[in-house]
Amino acid sequence: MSGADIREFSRPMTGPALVPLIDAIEAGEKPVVAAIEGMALGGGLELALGCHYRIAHSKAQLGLPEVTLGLIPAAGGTQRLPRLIGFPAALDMIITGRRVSAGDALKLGIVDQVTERNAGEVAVAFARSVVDCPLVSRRLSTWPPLCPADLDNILQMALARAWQRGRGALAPVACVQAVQAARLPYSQGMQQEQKLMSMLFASPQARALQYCFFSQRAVGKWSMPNGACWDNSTARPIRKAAVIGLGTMGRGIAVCLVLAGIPVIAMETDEKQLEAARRVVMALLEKEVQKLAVGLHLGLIHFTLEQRYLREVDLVIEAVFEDLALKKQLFAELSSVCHPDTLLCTNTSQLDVDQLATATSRPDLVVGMHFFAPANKIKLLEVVFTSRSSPEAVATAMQLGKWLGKVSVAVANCPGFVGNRMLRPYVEQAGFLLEEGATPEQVDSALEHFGLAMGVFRMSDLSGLDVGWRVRKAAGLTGPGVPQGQLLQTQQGYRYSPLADLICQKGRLGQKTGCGWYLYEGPGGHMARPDPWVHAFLEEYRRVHGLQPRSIGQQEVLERCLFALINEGFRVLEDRIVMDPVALDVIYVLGYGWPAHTGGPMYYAGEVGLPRVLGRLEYYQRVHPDIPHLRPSALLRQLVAKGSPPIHKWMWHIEEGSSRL
Ligand SMILES: CC/C=C\C=C\CC(=O)SCCNC(=O)CCNC(=O)[C@H](O)C(C)(C)COP(=O)(O)OP(=O)(O)OC[C@H]1O[C@@H](n2cnc3c(N)ncnc32)[C@H](O)[C@@H]1OP(=O)(O)O
Repeated sequence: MSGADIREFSRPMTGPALVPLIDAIEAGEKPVVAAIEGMALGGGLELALGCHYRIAHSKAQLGLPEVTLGLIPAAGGTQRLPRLIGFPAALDMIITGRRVSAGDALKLGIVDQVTERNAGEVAVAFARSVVDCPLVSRRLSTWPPLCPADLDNILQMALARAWQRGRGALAPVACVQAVQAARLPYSQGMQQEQKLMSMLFASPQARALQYCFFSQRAVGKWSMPNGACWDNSTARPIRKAAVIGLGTMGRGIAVCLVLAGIPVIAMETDEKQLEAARRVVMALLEKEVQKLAVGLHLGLIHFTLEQRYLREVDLVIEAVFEDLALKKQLFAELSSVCHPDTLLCTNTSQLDVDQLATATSRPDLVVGMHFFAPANKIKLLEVVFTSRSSPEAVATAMQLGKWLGKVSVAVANCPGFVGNRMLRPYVEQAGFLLEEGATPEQVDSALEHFGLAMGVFRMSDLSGLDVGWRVRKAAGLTGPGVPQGQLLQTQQGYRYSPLADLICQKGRLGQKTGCGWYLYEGPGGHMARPDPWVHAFLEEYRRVHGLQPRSIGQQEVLERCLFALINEGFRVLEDRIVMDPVALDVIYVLGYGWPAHTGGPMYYAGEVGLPRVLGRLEYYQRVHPDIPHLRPSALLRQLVAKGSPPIHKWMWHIEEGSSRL
């Protein structure tokens, strides 16, 4: 039982109320044994907690994921679970919404027995064995709360954790408040639970998080402009895969494949690099084995320098250096080395997948599989199809992503695909704001206050500033031979901030060099500290270019950065790079740390109001006519002219034939 029907939350609910039903079961005079197979989530687990005993199949999973939907467990879950397993463990499960295995549930004391057999049959036999036992001690609501001496401290720490992890989300904080009420008599605790639930139930955050839940499932029902889609295309089985290029991304991808039980050929061209990768990958895998307490066959991965092993694989993911010529050469070689049916995938984050496909003998079997760093942690995969990718190739990559535990989003090939394409105007605005008077920490603090996991400058430092520098050089925006030095620099006819290039020229490449936009403890450090050098550098830059710094408020930072990103999102839709705006929201929430409780950038735009987004973009465009990314997109204008329809109707307003494919 996966709990309440989430779709019902936005319409009038039918059926009996859950709380009195659970109370009645618990108060009953006959023993009731919950037999748990598969999932016992949300209301499902709350129902089980109202039973007198719980028997779970060893493969069952239990949890209270309401927090991920912007809610709290409000059918007594916040009152019964702490009574059963104590405050610390209950707080952890309720605030994170994480699922626990049957084995862990037994250790925690949530279930009374775990079985490998049919849980229903075992539960019936168990019920017979306890039929004469008094039930009075089995009713959790009557248990006194298990209050440890340091409960105040535990609750305070939980509250701090909820604020910090929630990044502005209300539900984790309400979870702590509801669990806190479990120290009161049950009926009073329940009143508090209901009060908090009523506050959350109709909240915009809950609506946004429930939208995220369905969006992450909706993108699995992908389609391409040629009519190929998830239910008319068949994925191929992947019995063995290869990863070529074992840098940071390649290593993470190899780990994902092994964890999913897929045998992997991990290939490098350099012995030293191969050995370094072997050490890191094996250490990561061993850590996962310990963490997940699973038996994993570490022999699933074979490290090699020899191409001949590639003959046996069904799919290759290349993750070599981001260099088009290098990748084209590799793809040409793969065409002759691999079996003619082998899918050739690239992990490029921005190079033209069409060009790579052209370099092979099988352009129909080439797709992008854009993983996000760290590849073994981030749940997002952009599957990039070209005009020649076969439905089977796309279906296989999408299916493989799901098998790896990712949410796969199908996107058409375009510069930067979706995520990085929308990121460009956002990063660009942040640079302009520095020129105009802001500091990196002011910009980051506004964005982090909004709920982003990391501000733009901290994120750039983490990814490495050289990544963007290389892209800008390849685009002819900077580098030797490109004229520099104009007042408020202009490149290719538009405003261009060279600040990031100048920082890179100083050897400040971010965390890896110990400094970038911030200062770190040393190379590889993570603690970002404001850097007086950067402040002095910015002041000098403004002085040289005659720029009068002004005070820039949080609202301007948010509007310029976020609305520029959203505006590009509308252009992505116009170009039909994706078939539905939900795809952009999923990509940003899962891949770029956008706060899920705002739904994602496009949903957020709808909540703010499209006329407001348009109005502010028009305003900033008037102030900065040399920044094309602030020019409102045609689709945004059109939607506003049509009365700002809801997000699921946006695509109806795009003219047929506007696809880039
Ligand atoms: C007074 C208040 C009383 C009671 C309140 C109770 C609160 C709750 O119970 S809130 C709900 C809590 N439950 C959850 O959050 C669970 C959500 N579901 C999941 O986590 C997963 O779906 C899963 C159950 C673990 C199964 O995962 P998987 O096998 O990967 O399949 P999916 O693609 O995720 O789902 C398949 C299909 O089912 C739809 N679905 C799943 N759960 C629900 C649900 N609780 N309500 C409505 N629909 C649900 C899901 O959307 C998929 O359908 P699509 O049509 O493909 O979207």
